[in-house]
Amino acid sequence: MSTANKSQYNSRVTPYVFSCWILAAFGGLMFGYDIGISGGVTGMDEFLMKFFPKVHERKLHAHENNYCKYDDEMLQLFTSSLYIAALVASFFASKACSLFGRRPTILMASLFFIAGSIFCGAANAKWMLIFGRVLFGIGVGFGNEAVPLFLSEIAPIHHRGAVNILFQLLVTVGILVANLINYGTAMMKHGWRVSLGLAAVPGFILFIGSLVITETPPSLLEMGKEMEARAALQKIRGVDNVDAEFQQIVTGCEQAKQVKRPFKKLFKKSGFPALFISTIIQVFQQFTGINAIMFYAPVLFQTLGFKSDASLLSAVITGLVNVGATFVSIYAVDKLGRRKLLLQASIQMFISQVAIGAILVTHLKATGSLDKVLAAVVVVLVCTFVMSFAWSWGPMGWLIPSEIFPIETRTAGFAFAVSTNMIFTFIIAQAFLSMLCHMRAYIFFFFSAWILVMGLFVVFLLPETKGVPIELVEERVWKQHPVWKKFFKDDAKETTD
Ligand SMILES: OC[C@H]1O[C@](O)(CO)[C@@H](O)[C@@H]1O
Repeated sequence: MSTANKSQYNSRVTPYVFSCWILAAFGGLMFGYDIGISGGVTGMDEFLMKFFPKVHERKLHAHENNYCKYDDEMLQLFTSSLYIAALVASFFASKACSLFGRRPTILMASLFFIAGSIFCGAANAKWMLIFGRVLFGIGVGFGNEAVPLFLSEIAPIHHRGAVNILFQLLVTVGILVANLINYGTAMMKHGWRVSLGLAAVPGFILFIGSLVITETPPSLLEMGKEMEARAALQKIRGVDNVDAEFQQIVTGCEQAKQVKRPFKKLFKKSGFPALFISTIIQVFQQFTGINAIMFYAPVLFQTLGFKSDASLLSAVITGLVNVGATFVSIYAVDKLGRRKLLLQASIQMFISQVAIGAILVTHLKATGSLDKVLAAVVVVLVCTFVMSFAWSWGPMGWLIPSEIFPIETRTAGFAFAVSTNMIFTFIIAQAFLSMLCHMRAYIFFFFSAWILVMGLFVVFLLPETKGVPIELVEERVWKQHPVWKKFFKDDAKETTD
């Protein structure tokens, strides 16, 4: 079936499949909500006074050392404990995805998430707060593993990029909603409880979703349920004749069944290209510096001398830009391809970061403020940065790893992508406030140097996967690439275990 192309695959987007996409993508909203909520909450006085009185004290008296007022390890742990938990959980989630399927894994994610929001919203002690964040984290680990795989596996081939990006779209919506909620609760008594507790809402929607959505055909085949797999494919494609596509998936799964230890296979020579690309793309996604802005936008804008309210508002503006630009990606990814978007964005991100760094280094006053016009220019530059991230490295970080592994190593390989995202999100979350304190505005030059490296990576090492059926990626992508084809030379000699 090496000649499979899109015309061989019958498919219509049925209302049922559309609802499956949207419901599953709520896993992204849960993740985004968490990312967005902690920055605002950590700026709220009542929250700081209750759990981090020393930081509150410093915040009240900060002037000169503005860059350092939020530099506190426990406060950073509040944000970053979630990512450590998610990192560990993603490997369990990979097992759960293979053994029980994508759907039950999504269900588990929602339950952890609801439990986490109860603990955080009701927290009376620091341990409850951190424990709640850990539960959230387990939910995120399960959701981030299962949802992108789910989306890629039920998407019609010629819309795969767009469908997969629904996950990242809802991540961005989650961040925005969280920012808006923080904006509303900032002045409220117990506002922080409302902000943290409301996370239960997307968790609950995902819970309902996981009862409604179908299991994916590859996952059903992986569990040996051939009849159900065909029926599921017919249901999601909305046509009876799904023979060509079904045969393709069956062939992929038969090969997979011969592989008893996917993690071992992943570390063989021929497993390296996909493992490398999906890991590095997540490292790079985080080294764009996006989360320095996403987590700490209100804190960052306050540091630049905006008042509390204005800072939250600026964070809402960047949140809106983030959502809007992700739509651009949905529209363009299956037309322009992955590489073009990543390259264009690397250039735009580089210019934005260098310009922000230059303005801050040369014009930030000793009091930690900027004059009005320059402050507005910085907000605009932050927006051009966020915008280009949102149509490139943001969604591609999930899309590319979900489509470059063969089925036998897909869940295991994807777990590496998820956990890498978590480790590096953690590193940035944990380190950013200290880095900001020590490197000051030079931090923007640090990130822009990374962006330069990323551009070169795309030019030389990243293959295009637009329009290639997942089952044919090895033949059509890896074995044709000038660098990566060398890893498939001794293919025949490799055993299948
Ligand atoms: O939209 C920005 C968000 O997207 C992610 O990179 C996930 O893909 C997050 O780490 C970040 O906060």
